[in-house]
Amino acid sequence: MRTIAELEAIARERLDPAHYDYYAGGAGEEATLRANEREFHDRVLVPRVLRAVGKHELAVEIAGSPLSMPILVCPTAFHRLAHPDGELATARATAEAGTVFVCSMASTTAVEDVAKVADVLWFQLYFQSDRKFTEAVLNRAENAGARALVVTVDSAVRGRREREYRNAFHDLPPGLAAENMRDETGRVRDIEMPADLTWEDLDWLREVTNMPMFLKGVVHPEDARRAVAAGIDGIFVSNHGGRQLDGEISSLAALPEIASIVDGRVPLILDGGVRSGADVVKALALGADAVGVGRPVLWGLAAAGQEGVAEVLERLREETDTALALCGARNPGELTADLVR
Ligand SMILES: Cc1cc2nc3c(=O)[nH]c(=O)nc-3n(C[C@H](O)[C@H](O)[C@H](O)COP(=O)(O)O)c2cc1C
Ligand SMILES: O=C(O)C(=O)c1ccccc1
Repeated sequence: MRTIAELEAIARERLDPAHYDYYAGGAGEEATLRANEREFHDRVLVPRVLRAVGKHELAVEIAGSPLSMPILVCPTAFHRLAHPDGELATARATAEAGTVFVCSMASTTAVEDVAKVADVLWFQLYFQSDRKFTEAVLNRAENAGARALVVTVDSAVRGRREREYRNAFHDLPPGLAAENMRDETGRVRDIEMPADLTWEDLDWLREVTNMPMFLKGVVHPEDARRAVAAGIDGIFVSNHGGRQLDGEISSLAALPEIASIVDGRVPLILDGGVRSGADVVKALALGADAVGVGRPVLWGLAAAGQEGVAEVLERLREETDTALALCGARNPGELTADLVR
């Protein structure tokens, strides 16, 4: 089984350089992008021994969705840039791994088609100022079988991605489109960043959908507190993979305070910089209920389609299984903050 770094190297060779940069890049000088991974390396595990971990297990349940391991696939845009099978390949591999696929609003495959091959499907939303359109997209996702809604709240405006400017990457190649953005006439709308989104709009969203609702992109503890008070069902502690606000706190550094303020009332998902099973265990020990992975999945997809995504997810599963047991835990719930320095 190839390492994630090996798959990234293959992906880099195969991808159009502008598309590689789109996937790999972050905002500004990419300080936050780097900090996400560095934060994991700067923390070390201090394992416990003699704990009879022979029968340990990885499965968790988040907002009613079963995950075979505490790892899910984050929403990322435009999978057909990576591989002709695009989101279908990713969703199939994720279903095979028994975990959640979060379909991006900006997927290059319609959510209805993704749902046909997915197992546990969640849907990510960029709130659009045209509420009728927003409601129609949510209905499409829910009717297709999506089991949770993930509202991205860290993108009031688009981050400044210098690599995209340098490469003049503005459009999808001919034949590819953001298929969830088609309106009733079949025209594909541009995706608006939700600059004017407020807590009141979230109340409206909760009225028009029955799906449990997550906020994605919370790093301030007061926002986490407010989300719980507002009845939100879960939080992605995330800085959008360093693609939005450069200079922002790394997601792992933001996690402990949020975990302390939320105090188990809603599930926390950490994403940004997770590259190994030890990373997964560190995030869980510091308060996450599960982690999300973005770029590693894109590298697997670009390198080898469905098989490549399967390799990434199986590697993370095996590494997490090993790290959990070597920390003396029998399940994710037994990982505690004292295991990390
Ligand atoms: C190429 C790319 C596209 C992304 N597209 C979306 C998106 O459409 N919606 C969203 O909420 N987050 C999007 N994200 C952010 C991811 O969901 C996630 O927060 C991030 O990738 C996690 O960091 P990692 O790549 O270090 O694992 C995207 C990230 C990447 C790398
Ligand atoms: O590139 C991204 O990170 C992203 O979130 C996005 C947003 C809108 C359209 C495509 C991608």
